[in-house]
Amino acid sequence: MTIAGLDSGGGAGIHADVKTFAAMGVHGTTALTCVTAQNTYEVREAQCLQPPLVKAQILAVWDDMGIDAGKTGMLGTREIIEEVAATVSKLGFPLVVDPVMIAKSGAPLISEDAVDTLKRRLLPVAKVVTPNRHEAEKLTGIKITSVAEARRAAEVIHREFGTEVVVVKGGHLDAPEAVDVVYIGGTFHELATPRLDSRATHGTGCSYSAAIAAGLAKGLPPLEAIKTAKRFIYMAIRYGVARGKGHWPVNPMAWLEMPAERWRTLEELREALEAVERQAEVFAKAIPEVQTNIGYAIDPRYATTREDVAAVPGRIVNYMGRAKPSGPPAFGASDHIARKILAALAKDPQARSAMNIRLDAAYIEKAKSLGMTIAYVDRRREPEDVKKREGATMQWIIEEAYRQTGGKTPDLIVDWGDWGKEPIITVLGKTPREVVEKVLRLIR
Ligand SMILES: Cc1ncc(COP(=O)(O)O)c(N)n1
Repeated sequence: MTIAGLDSGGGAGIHADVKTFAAMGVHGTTALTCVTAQNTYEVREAQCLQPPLVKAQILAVWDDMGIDAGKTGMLGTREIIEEVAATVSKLGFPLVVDPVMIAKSGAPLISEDAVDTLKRRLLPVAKVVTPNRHEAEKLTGIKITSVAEARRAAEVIHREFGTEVVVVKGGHLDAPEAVDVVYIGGTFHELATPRLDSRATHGTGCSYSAAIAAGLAKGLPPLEAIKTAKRFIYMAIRYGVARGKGHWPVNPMAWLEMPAERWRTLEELREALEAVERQAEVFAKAIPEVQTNIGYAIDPRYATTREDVAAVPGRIVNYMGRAKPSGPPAFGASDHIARKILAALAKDPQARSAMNIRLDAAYIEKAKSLGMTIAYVDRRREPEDVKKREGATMQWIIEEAYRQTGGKTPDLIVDWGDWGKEPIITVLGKTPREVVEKVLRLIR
């Protein structure tokens, strides 16, 4: 059960919690505390329910189906906190407290006088508490700028307020990794993920604490529930919902969707490579000195880095007159193709696949006769500052091509090369199957 507020923007609060419960495979129930008129950049209004109504929601669920675990989010008022603390301590289910105090957009979500009630009444009945850096500072008075200070704060929260497990989250610390400090049974654990430079952070704390509660509901030991929740929230931020003018919502469904999406992407690319191997002698003719690769990006709503583009590690080589992929496709396997596809996706979300082949005048003539759209890029016109920037050339080539076509995805980009840069044709398409078919039509 989530005991939390409603965010009309659907990014945080009970929306985030119920989505998280669903994604984690547990049945979610809710006790609403407050309604906020909110979006990704501001809280316009907030109104909280009377404490007896909050209690009644908890009991209605308890009496019927029981509550395996709970979490709290926005509690709004001192009176609601007191009611929730009393009810939870009577019922005795494991509770995760996300001590939300202010929204990402800066609005207070709890009255000033309520922080003390949260410390004295709610934290003692909580099994897990998940403060971020600012909340941990507010709870302890300790200034947190390092993992060592986060540890100290975690221990102080346990000692002073009696919460069994304390997770001081590292997302707000300035470090290359987001390190969460977990204090449990007198020992510390550090859970790290790479820091994400993401705009999709609205609802992070809500989803994280809901994921821990889901793990507890399934009977996982707290540390295991927290470890899973950490991976869960990493995915939810990484593949966030690109909506709104402010902090975009996290995407709890990523946990379910991404493994399937990535698998589908690899599978489609694998099938296209099989088509290449069936015509291995024909394709061999189109392999340039730098060899060939073909890439395919995951759903463009989620594709942001080269890790989101699958390609052939070691490329497709000409082996005794036959085109041969060096191995099965993998994510992050190509720099060049990935950069080109990501740049193309920024112009056209349909342009998810690309393949590079040898530049042959005959291919260009064939493409013209087939009525394909062709863009011609002259690398000698590449600006000096682009040349200097690591990896910027691929993006420049793509942007130059789209400039010529007026935003339409070209079937072919002809890159005339430069001193020491082999001329190359890049074939673009929606899927690797389509790209492979286009290439076949050019060379056969
Ligand atoms: C109803 C409600 N609950 C919680 C949050 C905190 O989420 P965030 O810190 O991401 O804004 C919020 N903004 N609104």
